[in-house]
Amino acid sequence: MSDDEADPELVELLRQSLGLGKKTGPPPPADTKVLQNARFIFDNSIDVALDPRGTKAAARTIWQQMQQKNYSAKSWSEHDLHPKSKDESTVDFILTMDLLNFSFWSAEPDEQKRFSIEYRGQKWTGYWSLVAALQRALEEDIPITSPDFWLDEDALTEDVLRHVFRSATDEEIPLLEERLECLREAGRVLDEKYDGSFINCIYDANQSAAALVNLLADDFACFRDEASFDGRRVRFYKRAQILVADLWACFEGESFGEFNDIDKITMFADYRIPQMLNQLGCLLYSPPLESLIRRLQPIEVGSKREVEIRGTSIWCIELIRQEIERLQSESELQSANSSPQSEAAGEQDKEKDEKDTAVAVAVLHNPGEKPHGRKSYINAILIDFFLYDSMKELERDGQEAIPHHRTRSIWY
Ligand SMILES: Nc1nc2c(c(CN[C@H]3C=C[C@H](O)[C@@H]3O)cn2[C@@H]2O[C@H](COP(=O)(O)O)[C@@H](O)[C@H]2O)c(=O)[nH]1
Repeated sequence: MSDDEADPELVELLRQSLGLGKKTGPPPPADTKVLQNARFIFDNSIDVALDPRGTKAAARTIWQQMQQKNYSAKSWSEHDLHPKSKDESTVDFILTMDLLNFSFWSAEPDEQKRFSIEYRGQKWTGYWSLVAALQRALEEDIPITSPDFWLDEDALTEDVLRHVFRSATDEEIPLLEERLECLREAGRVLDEKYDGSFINCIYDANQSAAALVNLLADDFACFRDEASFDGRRVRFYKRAQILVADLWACFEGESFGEFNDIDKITMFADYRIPQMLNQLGCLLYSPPLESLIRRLQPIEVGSKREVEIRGTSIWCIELIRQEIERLQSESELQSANSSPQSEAAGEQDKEKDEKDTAVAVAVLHNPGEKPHGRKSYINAILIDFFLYDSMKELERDGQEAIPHHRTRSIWY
């Protein structure tokens, strides 16, 4: 090396110290790690397994029924109790709802004595009791969706919250104190970091669903839904994910519900979907675990069996989603090839078929893209919502084949 040439190692050290040559540009896409953790749990589960044939068959049934019902993000707003206005008040409502969206099940054997909310002349239970209680409070001019109210210990006392959730029976809503603490904590974090408004969290996530989930889990302890499994930390983030999903569905992918990576949201690991997946013949419990569930025995939060139920359910919905993706592409390819034009395929028609095929293949490889002109756009969120609503119909008609598992926790 001649004298006037600089030593390359020295140059590299200098460049690194000056931060030169570092790849700038957009940050790497956010990821919640929930799906890969679910795969890890599924691969290492002992008491919970999946039946491949049952899962494949269920995927076809679910796909057909979702098409028949024209199931889409619009279905969210068609529920009587869900808020209808597409504005900030609905964003606040959804945040409040998903801060408290957990553990409604009652251990009371007599159905008539179980906690329920009377609203609009009906008795609501489960998730709908939460939505009814919030709607009723707003109609009574209690600002239950306002973070300032959550912070004000003189205005929002435990007794005021007890009044908001007053039951039509003698049984109180489960975990009332924990619900109050969720609101208090959210009020504090929003006040300290987001100028008192959840809208600023949505802006900070910059239209990334995964980034918003991670922001919620990082900044709000009551959304940090994680567990330890086989020596590893695993994430579920159920209420953080369903909050993003509720925004996306309510606003139909626009405005406060616009996310460019919504397909990174997984199924929400609650206590209803595992029950439905078992009823559909997808999710299998070991005999000891099934016996615990059928005898309504408590399954401890964070226990190996509880984590296996939650993780395997998430993975099962992913397999169902992949199978539905395959069925959709197959059906699009068939219709593209058997369309009337294809019989009299002239040059221009051949181009159209090639374009249709290209679209179908492209969607297959880019499921995250919003497929142009696809008849029914399906992702894990819509499959999950559909299964939850289907399970509630079965429960209403007394057709539950197995009880849901009993875990008392603020996570779901
Ligand atoms: N995975 C999943 N879990 C869901 C829901 C919903 C309601 N979502 C609405 C929004 C769109 C849909 O169309 C639904 O109409 C509540 N839950 C959870 O279930 C439990 C309540 O059960 P039960 O006590 O029986 O009501 C509790 O952990 C609650 O957090 C869902 O969709 N998916």
